[in-house]
Amino acid sequence: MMQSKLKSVPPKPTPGAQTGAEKPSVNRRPVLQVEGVDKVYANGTVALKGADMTVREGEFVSLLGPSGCGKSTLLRIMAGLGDVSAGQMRWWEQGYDVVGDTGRKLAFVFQNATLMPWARVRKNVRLPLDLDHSSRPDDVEKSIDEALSMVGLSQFQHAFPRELSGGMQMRASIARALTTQPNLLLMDEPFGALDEMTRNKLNDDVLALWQARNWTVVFVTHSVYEAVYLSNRVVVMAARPGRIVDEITIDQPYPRLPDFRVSTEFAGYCRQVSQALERASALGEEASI
Ligand SMILES: Nc1ncnc2c1ncn2[C@@H]1O[C@H](COP(=O)(O)OP(=O)(O)OP(=O)(O)O)[C@@H](O)[C@H]1O
Repeated sequence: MMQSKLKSVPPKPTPGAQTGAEKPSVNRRPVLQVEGVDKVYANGTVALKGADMTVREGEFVSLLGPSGCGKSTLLRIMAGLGDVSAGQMRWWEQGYDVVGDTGRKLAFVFQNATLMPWARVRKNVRLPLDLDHSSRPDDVEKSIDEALSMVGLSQFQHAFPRELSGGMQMRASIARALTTQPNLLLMDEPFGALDEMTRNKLNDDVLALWQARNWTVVFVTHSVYEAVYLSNRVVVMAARPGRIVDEITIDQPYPRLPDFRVSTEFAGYCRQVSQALERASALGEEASI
């Protein structure tokens, strides 16, 4: 397997940029507003009940909870990929149909890299732009070059997915999301299938990109450690019905370098989030008795 890494991005944001690292989040503009959202699937499963949350510009928010508590359902609704059964979802304080007109963009990174196996990395990465048709050919090539460079895959652009390690396939998947130059990045457990070392490295790289690009990120994970390491806030969900039951602010400065993982502050937040997760899991089990 070939090895590579995301391009090293200076952790300092550009002058004037407001990132989750710097500005109290309450002062920032809402990017996502989930207001009393229920989601009932056609088979009667109540995947979400009364979900309420706001994600503000530049925040890094994780969704954490036991299997089946509706994390992916909520993320898909945030992506405009599914209707709500009740309540409403707003993007940049507007309806989904208006978002395109404002020039703001969201991108979704799935749990699996979902690359086309018969296509080389470059062709996989250009897929959103080919589907979009609105960019000029020169701009398309420039966006692809930039995205590949950002994730450190420029020299592997002519490789097929099977020639890449799992971590590199996820990098290609992230590059594909970046070609549209999103303001909002929705990531559904992107590193769950990777070994711990690769996951830690990708966590660092995504954080560096987040700070440098001034993204807003919502990140689904099963890992308490990953959630604490990455996030400004961890939103904890319970199952049956899927709902938001807790929220923990990780009040630690960025950049969060690997030393943070072995600090007492990190251990304290992990304990706090683990306890919240245990309470949430117990709520789901009570409901199923
Ligand atoms: N298309 C669907 N049709 C019917 N039920 C569904 C559908 N998608 C999800 N569900 C159900 O909705 C509930 C929430 O599922 P969801 O995948 O959102 O949870 P999750 O927290 O992301 O789970 P996991 O952590 O295991 O990925 C589960 O009971 C699941 O079985």
